[in-house]
Amino acid sequence: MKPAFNPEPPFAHGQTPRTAVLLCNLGTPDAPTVPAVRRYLAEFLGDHRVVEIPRLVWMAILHGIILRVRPAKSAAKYATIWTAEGSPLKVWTDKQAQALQNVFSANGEAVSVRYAMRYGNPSIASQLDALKAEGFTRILVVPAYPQYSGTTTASVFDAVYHWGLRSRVLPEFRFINHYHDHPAYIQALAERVRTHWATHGQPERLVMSFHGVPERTLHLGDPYHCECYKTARLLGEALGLSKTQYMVTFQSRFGKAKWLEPYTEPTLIALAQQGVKRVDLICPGFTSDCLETLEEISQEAQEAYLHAGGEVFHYIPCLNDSATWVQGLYELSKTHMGGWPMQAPDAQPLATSRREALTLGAKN
Ligand SMILES: C=CC1=C(C)c2cc3[nH]c(cc4nc(cc5[nH]c(cc1n2)c(C)c5CCC(=O)O)C(CCC(=O)O)=C4C)c(C)c3C=C
Ligand SMILES: [Fe+2]
Ligand SMILES: [Fe+2]
Repeated sequence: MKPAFNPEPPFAHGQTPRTAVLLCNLGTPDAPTVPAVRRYLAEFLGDHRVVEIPRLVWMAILHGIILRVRPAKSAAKYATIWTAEGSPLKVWTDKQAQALQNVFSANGEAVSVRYAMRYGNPSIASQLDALKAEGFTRILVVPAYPQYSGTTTASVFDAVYHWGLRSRVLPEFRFINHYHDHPAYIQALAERVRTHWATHGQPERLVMSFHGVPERTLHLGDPYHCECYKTARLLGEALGLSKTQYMVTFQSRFGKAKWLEPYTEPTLIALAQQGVKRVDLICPGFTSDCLETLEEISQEAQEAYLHAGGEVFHYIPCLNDSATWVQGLYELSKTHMGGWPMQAPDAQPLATSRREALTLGAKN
């Protein structure tokens, strides 16, 4: 029996290549409410890349305990940072994508930029469906994480591969693994700090706080820890700092296991107790401000430092949509698109029937 002709849109044969960049961030709840946060956490914490303990045990703990308790606590935190436009993580990611789009357009390059979230909305699958329906045949996946971690970067890739499982005609994908030492990223960070210091002067200590991961992942070969230290060293060098003027810490510990140390908040308290009166803190691993920077650092950690005797604490915002960072994203994308044509594609109809497909195919 002949298979039915049921082409997926678009029918790729003879199709003019069209290129897109998909900027993928972690994701955030749709609203700062308990049900929305529960939905988000269920998807996020249900990912085996994020919590690597045996499935059945973890599912029992997650659904039996964590999703009953944590959503209310987290929703209250989200409420303190929520803006009129929505969750900061999503607002900044959206702005980054729009700004990057503007750079491609200003250069006359026919590249479309979209963003997607690994957990929550818009999902990676929904954005890939849309790109495919619009005829995009080349997609560069850019995770919002400069440092590679199995818990984040690999999970974004998983979502793309998973989407591919249900498609016959796949676009040509490229993936950026990491850019923790890319000069444009380091320069954008350095500029962020210098701009802050131009107004406020220099602190006694610059703390570079990265999101933590379980220490076990380091022993299992995850390069995240090393990449954080390399970013910190390069940023310190770019700023002309000696090794005593900055330090690396890890924040956002989850659960009881040992995570990467030193932990951010206890370090800030120790610094205050040692008589360090002014600390500036930057979170180089987060490209967009979010709950972890705006609430955990700018509110909670600051309060802990001041309470322990510190006098001045400045949180230096993330790269967000700073012009230097958007230019950096452009350079990074271009490098990874090497060989892909950048000219505007000819308008070419997509086949919607077998007859049309054969006609188009014959022309090419
Ligand atoms: C449970 C384990 C977690 C791992 C491992 C983890 C790694 C990790 N996360 C980020 C970036 C972000 N995490 C954010 C929030 C967040 N992270 C965890 C847990 C783990 N993260 C939780 C449960 C939450 C949700 C908030 C809460 O309930 O505490 C965010 C902010 C999201 C937002 O909506 O603003 C980011 C960004 C990285 C980079 C990383 C590993 C390197
Ligand atoms: Fe996290
Ligand atoms: Fe947190």
